[in-house]
Amino acid sequence: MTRKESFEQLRLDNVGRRFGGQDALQDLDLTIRAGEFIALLGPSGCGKSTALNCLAGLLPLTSGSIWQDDKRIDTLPPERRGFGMVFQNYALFPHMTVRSNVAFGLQMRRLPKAEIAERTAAAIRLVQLEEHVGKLPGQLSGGQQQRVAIARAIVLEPSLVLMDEPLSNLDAKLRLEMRTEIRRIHQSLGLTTVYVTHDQEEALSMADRLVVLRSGQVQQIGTPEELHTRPANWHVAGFMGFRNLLELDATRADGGGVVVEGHGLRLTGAPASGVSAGEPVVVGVRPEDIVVQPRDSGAASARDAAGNEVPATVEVVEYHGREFAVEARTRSGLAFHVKTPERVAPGNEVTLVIPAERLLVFPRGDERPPAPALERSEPSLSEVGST
Ligand SMILES: Nc1ncnc2c1ncn2[C@@H]1O[C@H](COP(=O)(O)OP(=O)(O)OP(=O)(O)O)[C@@H](O)[C@H]1O
Repeated sequence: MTRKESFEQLRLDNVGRRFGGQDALQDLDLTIRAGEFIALLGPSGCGKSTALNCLAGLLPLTSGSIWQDDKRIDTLPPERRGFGMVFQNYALFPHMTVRSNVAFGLQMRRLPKAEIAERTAAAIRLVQLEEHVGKLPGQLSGGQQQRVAIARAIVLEPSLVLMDEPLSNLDAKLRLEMRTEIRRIHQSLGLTTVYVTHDQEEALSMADRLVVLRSGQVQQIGTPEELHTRPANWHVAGFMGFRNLLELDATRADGGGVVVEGHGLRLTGAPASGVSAGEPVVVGVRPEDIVVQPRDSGAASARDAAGNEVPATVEVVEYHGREFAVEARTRSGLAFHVKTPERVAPGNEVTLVIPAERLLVFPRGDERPPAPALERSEPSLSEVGST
């Protein structure tokens, strides 16, 4: 099986979609090169499926255009775009065998019987379902059903494969397996794939480039490495594993770095664009970038001189195999999430060391990150009384 070499690039030009007065997707500019694996990533309701459905032709655009090389395609109905689609609910025909489900699209095209048989067998081989060709979907596991859905899409040799959260109905282990599987099929057939997910790990591990959306607007487009190391704003950082997002004030900002203060802390961060002294900022730190040191252990001399030291008390410790997920709280009440190989216990007094170059500072903007945990999260009396 080979992919039909039917375009060099697909261009979304200022694509937008409104529902009533609400923008579900705004000004999406994206050029997809043949052979690329693109992930559309973002929280629920950010416009991922809307973007995919616009591309598929299931939703008309309210602004912009879509181009396949020099041909405008957003005016074409879905069936004339030649794209394959795989959705989370598979939508297999329950009364038809695996083989018939996969062959269905080819039969609709009235291809010669021998060609249908050959292409169907090749697609089933590719998704490794040869042993199950005679079974009905109800006799298959979730992962096997998802493979049938993939085979059914790729048997038509689509120029572009669109996938909308295809793994969300599967259990964690199967999801991991299918990630590898989808990436393998993408590579071996030289497919061009657009893949919608809200799972950053899935997106980072599968895609060549990611498009991060929020409230219908593109936040950043880049390779997994670019997004991981240089998130464009704190919303993207939050999605890329910067679980500690603290609202502080910048008191110094220049080429040498940024100093931020608040909640009894004074921290130094990497130089940041768009940040000025005197402005509210959001500071992002990954749990795995924080080093935990027992207080007064004598380890101070070994400390990184550029490290920010934050005294805190360990509150929660979860064992995660090789490391511990720790929640530690400062005297001013800020909670830090930390991942560490250090064995600590609730009640331990520790120093959290945050390397300055791992502390990213972003302009706060109009919105605020989720409030820092200043109090323990027990309900107040008034909340208890009102339930
Ligand atoms: N048919 C519709 N009519 C009205 N509003 C819609 C319609 N479809 C989507 N929306 C709205 O558009 C916005 C984007 O929805 P969309 O389904 O694209 O989000 P999503 O990122 O795919 O979310 P999820 O991950 O939950 O599927 C949401 O606010 C949603 O409520």
